[in-house]
Amino acid sequence: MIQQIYPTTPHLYAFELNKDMQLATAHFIDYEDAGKCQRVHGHTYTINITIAGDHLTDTGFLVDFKQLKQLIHDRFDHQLLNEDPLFHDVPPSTENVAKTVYELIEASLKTMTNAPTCIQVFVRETPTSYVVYRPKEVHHE
Ligand SMILES: Nc1nc2c(c(=O)[nH]1)N=C([C@H](O)[C@H](O)COP(=O)(O)OP(=O)(O)OP(=O)(O)O)CN2
Ligand SMILES: [Zn+2]
Repeated sequence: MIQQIYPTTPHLYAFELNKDMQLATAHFIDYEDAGKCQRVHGHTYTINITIAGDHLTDTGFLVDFKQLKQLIHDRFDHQLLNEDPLFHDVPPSTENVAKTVYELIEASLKTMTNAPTCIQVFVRETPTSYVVYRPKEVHHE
């Protein structure tokens, strides 16, 4: 069970939803500066996704928790991140993992008529290292 206190970001939306998930993945950072991380190694990432909005779907959801898990977990769990086309042009650093998760989620949310939006993605790569990604502009209706 994931139970952790995450950083928060202020917003004016009526609803805020958070989805936690864990991903077992491998990666390597193909740059000399990355030191030991140049070698293939694994992490159990802890990811927290924050969605906000003012309107619910007919089912009473801001967005279905399952939709968020499927988008990210089904794609990356038990994969070598470097093999995913999304990490062919950028290294799978924690920063880029967080930004990529945001972009995948936001693209999916954009198709929803109740207009939820992703306002934060938290990615913990190791017990001592994590990144928070927040889009530069958060839009309100
Ligand atoms: N800014 C970033 N720095 C590093 C990243 C990264 O994604 N962004 N990644 C790595 C490595 O992939 C490594 O897996 C994680 O590094 P680190 O936190 O140093 O791991 P340790 O377990 O060795 O941490 P300790 O706190 O020293 O035990 C490196 N840097
Ligand atoms: Zn690593």
